[in-house]
Amino acid sequence: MTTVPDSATPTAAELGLDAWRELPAAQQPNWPDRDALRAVAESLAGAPPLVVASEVDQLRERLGAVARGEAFLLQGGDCAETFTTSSQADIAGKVRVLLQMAVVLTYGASVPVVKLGRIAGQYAKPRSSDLDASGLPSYRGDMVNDLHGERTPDPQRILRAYSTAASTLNLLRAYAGGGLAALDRVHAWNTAFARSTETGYRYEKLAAEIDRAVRFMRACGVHDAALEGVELYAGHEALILDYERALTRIETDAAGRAAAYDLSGHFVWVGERTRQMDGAHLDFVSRIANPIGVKLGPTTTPEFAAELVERLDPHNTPGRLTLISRMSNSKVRDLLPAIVEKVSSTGHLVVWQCDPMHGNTEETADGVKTRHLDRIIDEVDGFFDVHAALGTHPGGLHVELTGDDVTECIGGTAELTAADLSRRYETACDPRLNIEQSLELAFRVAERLVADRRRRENS
Ligand SMILES: O=C[C@H](O)[C@H](O)COP(=O)(O)O
Ligand SMILES: C=C(OP(=O)(O)O)C(=O)O
Repeated sequence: MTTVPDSATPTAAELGLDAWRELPAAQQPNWPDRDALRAVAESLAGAPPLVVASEVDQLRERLGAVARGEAFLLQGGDCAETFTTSSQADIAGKVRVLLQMAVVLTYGASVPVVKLGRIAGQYAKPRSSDLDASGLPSYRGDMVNDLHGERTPDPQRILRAYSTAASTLNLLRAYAGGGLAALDRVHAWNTAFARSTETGYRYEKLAAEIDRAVRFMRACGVHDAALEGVELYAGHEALILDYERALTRIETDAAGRAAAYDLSGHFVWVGERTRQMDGAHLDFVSRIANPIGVKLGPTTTPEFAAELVERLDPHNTPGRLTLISRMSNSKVRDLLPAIVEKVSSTGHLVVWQCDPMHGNTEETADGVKTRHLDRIIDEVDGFFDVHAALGTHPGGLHVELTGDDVTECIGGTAELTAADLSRRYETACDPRLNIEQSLELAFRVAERLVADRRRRENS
């Protein structure tokens, strides 16, 4: 139970919640008006948090099961959420595709799935360059500047990010708790577009089996809450530290321990471009009680990963830390084994999650960013190969996707090519999987989970 802090509760200063301010912070916007930024942060600090500490603790427990190999983590959503694409239809579309993928994994591989959106906070983006191709300051996410307009960072946008996150979470909770997420709606999650595709048809067959099973259970008098709704959590990259800090609260957990919680979301992660050991981002997340993630790209050394684990998970709490590898399909089999071995030798139990998107971005001859589904699937396969060889648990998947029929990634059963990209290329930053590609990936992962389990049982 979360209680209001009493006089024995440590202060923010004692918890070092502002220590990051003295450290180098990569990828922070160059806010022209620091007073306006301070005023925004103060107003957020007095506003209600977006989630509550008990939910955060519950997610940490669920991720503990993933770390122990008892469950699988599915994380997905937009590359960059925008204010204009946060409508009811957009949110419902993302929730539906996540639920579809989760059902494919749960039913196909008989594994409990922890469902986590890249949602209700994914409004800030790290960029490779300060300027874009046209020489303008780069778009850094709707929390910072405007993709189609003013590129000067405006702190008022942080307030709009907060209110968009609040309305997104409101709908998410409503969908998760009833109606849309009930298991007898499995057919309804499949849109008309998806139904017309080869993978959507495969999903329909699976949905029909689930439907029969659910009707059978109901006829037997089973009325379990798990049939009526789902637990759906929200996460985003903790990039703009002024936002994250302003939504951090000191709370007391069920055991009576006081701790700082970043209540902008249930789960936050530190990205590949901001994971400097002596930098502001790792310092900040080291001081909050949320389950946290860190992206690990191909420059990660095993020593760095081991140091990270000791620093971010000092009490060896399964579920506290998720290591998200994003190596590229060509490097994952070479680079990941030494990292997994070194981390395992520390005795800490982390969640190993594969982000097969960010190492596999390529440009077409016309300079359009895309990703090929074959490379995405191959990185996931490589991730499973590494964990199968080492006897560790391939804990999860982290993908950029949308509930729409976009044409941003190429490949898949629809055999999208570079020529198809202009048809419906809508992302504000990186290319996302469309519904059919997302489902195809889920079926592949379910098959792989089953195959690996059989191999283990027979060995
Ligand atoms: O989503 C991740 C990053 O923000 C993105 O890959 C950076 O893209 P850029 O290289 O175009 O800046
Ligand atoms: C920027 C991202 O990824 P990475 O830090 O791995 O590049 C992201 O996930 O949005």
